[in-house]
Amino acid sequence: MTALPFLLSSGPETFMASGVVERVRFARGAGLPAAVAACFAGTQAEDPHGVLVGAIPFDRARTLELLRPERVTRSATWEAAWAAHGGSAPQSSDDAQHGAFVPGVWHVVPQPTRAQYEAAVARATAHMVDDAEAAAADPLRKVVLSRSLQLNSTAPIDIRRLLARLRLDPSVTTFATPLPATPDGAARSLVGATPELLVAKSGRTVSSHPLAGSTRRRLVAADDRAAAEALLRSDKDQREHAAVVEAIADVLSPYCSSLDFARSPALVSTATMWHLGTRITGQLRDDAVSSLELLDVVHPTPAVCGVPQPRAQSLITELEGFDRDYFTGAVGWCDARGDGRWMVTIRCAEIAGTRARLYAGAGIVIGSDPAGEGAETSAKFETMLRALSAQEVLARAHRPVAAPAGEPQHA
Ligand SMILES: C=C(O[C@H]1C=CC=C(C(=O)O)[C@@H]1O)C(=O)O
Repeated sequence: MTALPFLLSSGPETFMASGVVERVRFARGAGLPAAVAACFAGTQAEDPHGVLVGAIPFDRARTLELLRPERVTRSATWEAAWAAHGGSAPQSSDDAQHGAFVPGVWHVVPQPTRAQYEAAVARATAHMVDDAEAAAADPLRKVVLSRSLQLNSTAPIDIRRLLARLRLDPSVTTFATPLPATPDGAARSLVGATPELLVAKSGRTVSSHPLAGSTRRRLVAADDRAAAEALLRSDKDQREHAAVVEAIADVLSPYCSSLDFARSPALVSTATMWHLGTRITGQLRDDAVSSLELLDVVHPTPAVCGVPQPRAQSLITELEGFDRDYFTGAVGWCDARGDGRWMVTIRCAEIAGTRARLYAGAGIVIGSDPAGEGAETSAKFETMLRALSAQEVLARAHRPVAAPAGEPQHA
């Protein structure tokens, strides 16, 4: 196996696809179900031609571009998956054999700087307070603001080793997918370890497991538990979370004869973060509905955009100042039966040669503290930074080495 395969790996299953038969494009919206049906016409879910895989960008205005792979496998183990595609499975123990992950140093450019990010959070909350005070008809209730770190290494990034490290956390889904090449023609991949299920469909059952409301894990067990309990009691985080569950339930209910979810969220943990999460499960009225159609209607949820969506979207464009591209989109697969699984593309990086672009965001509501949201995004960066052996990037606070002129460098 030479090219990087498509990979979606969680505890029970490693879904892998390799080779490209063709690239398939769909415009979002009303015409999508018919286009998907036409694309799968005459194929069987069991044969690789009956499967599409890939990632979709955050921006709803962009077309969906997916791959029809040559070979698709669903394996019970990591090792079996790689073997089925003619390769050996990368292991974290490879580190002992091959030495340092990146020989040399990382060079980092934050975009925006953490200080600029915190100023944007303050502006977003000011908009919400203004709306509330003016009793606006459709007030801005939530917006998710993110920031990015552009890392450059002195050697090419070994994506196989990166994947082996990311999957050490059993609570996440490790993923990798090829992306369209960069403008200068370099091969590009999206690699990450996401904890969030956007939507899955299996037969008549649809499910989603949104996360919103977060705090970083603590080293000392008692502190960690206290942080989790404080998150569960936090009014700000509960509001942040409720907006997401409400929106997903609203969108899925017309498709469902029944839809179940708990009225209050549960704690969900990864190696680096605590989150509030709610599992939503429904029975579809029509089991022929495609997971791509469900993805199209549900994305972007307020876990990545906001409420009301159009206002949140334009505030994101105004305040973030960079293109999210595939960050806060989705990665997954769909077969000829419509079954499929789509995860939210967070805790991820776009990798091209020696470059890694990392992203992290946080939900902002009235009561959000800019410094707290800045710290939350720093904590979220840690998943990828640790796997890249680049943790020191966060420790280089205020070192003006690689920051834009005049800006303190504070990751
Ligand atoms: C946008 C991100 O997180 C979203 C998903 C989970 C929790 C979130 C939060 O607590 O703000 C965000 O809505 C990210 O991790 O980069």
